[in-house]
Amino acid sequence: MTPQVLIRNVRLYGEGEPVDVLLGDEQILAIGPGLEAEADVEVLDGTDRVLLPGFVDLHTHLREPGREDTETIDSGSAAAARGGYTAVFAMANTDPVADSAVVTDHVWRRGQEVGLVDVHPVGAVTIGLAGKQLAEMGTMASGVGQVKMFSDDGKCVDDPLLMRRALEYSSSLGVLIAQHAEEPRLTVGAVAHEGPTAARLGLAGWPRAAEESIVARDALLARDAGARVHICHASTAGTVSLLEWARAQGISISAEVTPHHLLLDDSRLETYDGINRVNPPLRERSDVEALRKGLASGVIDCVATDHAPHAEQDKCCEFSQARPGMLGLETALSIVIETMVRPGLLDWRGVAKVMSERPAEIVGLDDQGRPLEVGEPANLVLVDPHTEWTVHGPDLASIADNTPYQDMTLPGRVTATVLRGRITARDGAVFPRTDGK
Ligand SMILES: NC(=O)N[C@@H](CC(=O)O)C(=O)O
Ligand SMILES: [Zn+2]
Ligand SMILES: [Zn+2]
Repeated sequence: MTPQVLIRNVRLYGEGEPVDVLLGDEQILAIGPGLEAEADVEVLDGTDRVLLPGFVDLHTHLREPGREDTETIDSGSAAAARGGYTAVFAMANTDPVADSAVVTDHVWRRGQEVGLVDVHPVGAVTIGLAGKQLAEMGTMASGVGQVKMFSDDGKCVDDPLLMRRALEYSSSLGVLIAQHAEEPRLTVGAVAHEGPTAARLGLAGWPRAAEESIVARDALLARDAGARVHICHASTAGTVSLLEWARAQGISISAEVTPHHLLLDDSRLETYDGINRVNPPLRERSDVEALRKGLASGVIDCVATDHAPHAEQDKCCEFSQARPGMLGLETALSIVIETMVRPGLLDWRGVAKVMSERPAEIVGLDDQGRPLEVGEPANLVLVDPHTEWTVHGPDLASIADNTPYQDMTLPGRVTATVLRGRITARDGAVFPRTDGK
């Protein structure tokens, strides 16, 4: 039996008077002042801390199977727990690709063995991410891994007919299609945002239209199929406008933004450091501002990390040769505080919404992103909003070190993460399952 956990003197959503929160039987057992607990209870001091529902990441790359030299389900789960996550969705662009239940079931089972976070497998939309033939979505959805989201992320499902069919199937299966919106004919050789900076630096440009044309197209396909579509890593002001337009038409479309697109812009590319290479590319300040506003107003539904570990030899090379992608799980909360909470664009309720409630809703997880109420599942994160920390890549739990925030001092940190009543991370230490289940 998991021992009870008592969180003392904590403010729920950072609001109201501090209370005690007692956890047991995987649930919230009681909320109130001066609670009593069993003798072997684990106590977490919640003084000056904020209690939120555990974070849900709709977009994580864990590299298992295939590139275990950069991340494994084990190491990625540790990064997730330390970042305050209680559920993550592991993208399908592994090797082999997660286009069959053999792979998706493995990812789910391995995540449960580690026990630090629920690792939900994302299934590929097309076989081998090749964009030619639909994968067997139904088999993956009904397997042990119960795949709820499908994506060819890393690649766009660019064939409109195939995308249309995928959307049609997805609505009958009740699953989510997440699109990496990139018209590949517009990004041949592209490594940086197409604009004055790339022109000056002599880097091949990735136009905003490469993303926006697919967002517009998929909104129309979703409309006609009566299906819903989710847009991965929205990166431009135009995407925000298109989302607003599509919503106004009653189209079922949702979207995420990454922490790095909320903070960084293409002025970072001056150094030609491959650490800043990412898909979609870092855009201009005006895009960053539009993404922040879009997230604050709800036009963009949620934050997703696009945590993308890469080996040093694949990052520390010529800019155009560097693999695209950045670590994100352990720094996401701090970047959201820096870009959204500090400027007054979101309060803690808003953080709960964009990092937990909306992502759980979008993908249909009924045990995550729940209200902090008695009887609800004890999937929680305790946040210290007052501290600051300096990011040091090698200290992160990921095997790879490719954080773009190296040496930056960031606000706020996770004190503890709780998954079904069990503490998975506390003050930077993680506690994998030891019960051998
Ligand atoms: N974001 C990235 O730059 N890279 C991702 C793929 C992706 O999300 O498109 C990766 O798998 O490394
Ligand atoms: Zn992508
Ligand atoms: Zn991705």
